[in-house]
Amino acid sequence: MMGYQAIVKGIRPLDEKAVSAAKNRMDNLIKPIGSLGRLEDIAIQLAGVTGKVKNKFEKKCTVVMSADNGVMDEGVSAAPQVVTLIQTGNMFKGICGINVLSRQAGADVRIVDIGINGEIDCPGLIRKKIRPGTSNMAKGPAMSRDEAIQAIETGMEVVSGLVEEGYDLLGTGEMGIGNTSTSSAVLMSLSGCSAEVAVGKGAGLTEEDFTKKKRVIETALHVNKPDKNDPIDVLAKVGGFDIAGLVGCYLAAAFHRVPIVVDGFISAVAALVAARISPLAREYMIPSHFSAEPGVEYLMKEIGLEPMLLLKMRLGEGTGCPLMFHVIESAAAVMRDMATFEEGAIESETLVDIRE
Ligand SMILES: O=C(O)c1ccc[n+]([C@@H]2O[C@H](COP(=O)([O-])O)[C@@H](O)[C@H]2O)c1
Ligand SMILES: Cc1cc2nc[nH]c2cc1C
Repeated sequence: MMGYQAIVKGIRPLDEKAVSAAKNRMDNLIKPIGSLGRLEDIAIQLAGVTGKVKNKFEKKCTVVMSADNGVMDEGVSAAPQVVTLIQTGNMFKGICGINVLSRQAGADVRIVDIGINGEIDCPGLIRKKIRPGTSNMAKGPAMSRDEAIQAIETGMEVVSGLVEEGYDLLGTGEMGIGNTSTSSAVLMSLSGCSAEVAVGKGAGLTEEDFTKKKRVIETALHVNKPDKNDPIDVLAKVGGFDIAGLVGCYLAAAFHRVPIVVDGFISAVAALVAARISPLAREYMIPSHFSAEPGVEYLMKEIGLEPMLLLKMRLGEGTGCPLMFHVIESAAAVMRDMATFEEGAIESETLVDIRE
């Protein structure tokens, strides 16, 4: 298994030759230039990721990192901690949002126990528990630096295994009650933004508990003083095993040159950490929906990604990914199957005006 350093050092930029060939083909397809909007950008990005102008994705999968968060001791979520365990079990029954939307997209789901507080016996569960939940970040570091690296390497190992199995389009998801608190703490540490900008109601909170949640997160930052220039320090002190695992997924996907879709707030915080570790990793990420968690707007700007689907979703689990798989496959089909003016039946002189 390749370690953290080898994967981070092995990430290369997009294939510029494939990008420029893809741009050229896109501008020659029988349509006004730019008229397919962001489908065009996706198709061109895919070329840069895979090194091929024409892409077809045969095996798609969303990785769900499940873990518990010690900060739940502070009462930061409306849901009890045991929902992480129960809902992870439900994913094996095929009844959750991520299962239904993945079936609809012809995609698979892989679930990783990277730190659930409890045991479930489900065949197919990837058992990589680092510890049954992090420590309470309001009292001290959520995890050690070694544990943070171990969690990142777990994500790397899972993605490397999926690539070996032939998966060519990936998504990131999570299940972890309390993880909007850790996500906001990581965002505030890395960007310097305030709790007013970064903190939302997560799975749902009363106004009173919402005010308390913001104070708890500010306390966690005050107690731990994470170093904003050291993303692993931030992850270890105020992150979660789920976020760290997803960081590893993004880095390994970039290393293996496989496109990887970003889901909602938590998944996007992991994307920010991965981009801080390796700015090149960002080029391999495809945003999906605009989560209803308020901090996501600032967060996405910070990463430099613009979500495409405005659906007011805030479920997590990776649910934006299978939705985005449909769009990505459509973008790839446009590049593959639309005719160019040279190939098509339309005389190029007839359309010369609208192409300019
Ligand atoms: O992905 C999102 O944007 C998102 C926004 C709000 C909540 N969630 C999900 O809800 C859980 C975290 O909410 P909370 O309030 O317990 O921090 C966790 O399991 C996430 O998958 C997810
Ligand atoms: C029921 C439920 C399902 C979830 N899926 C992701 N986060 C969740 C939180 C709750 C409460």
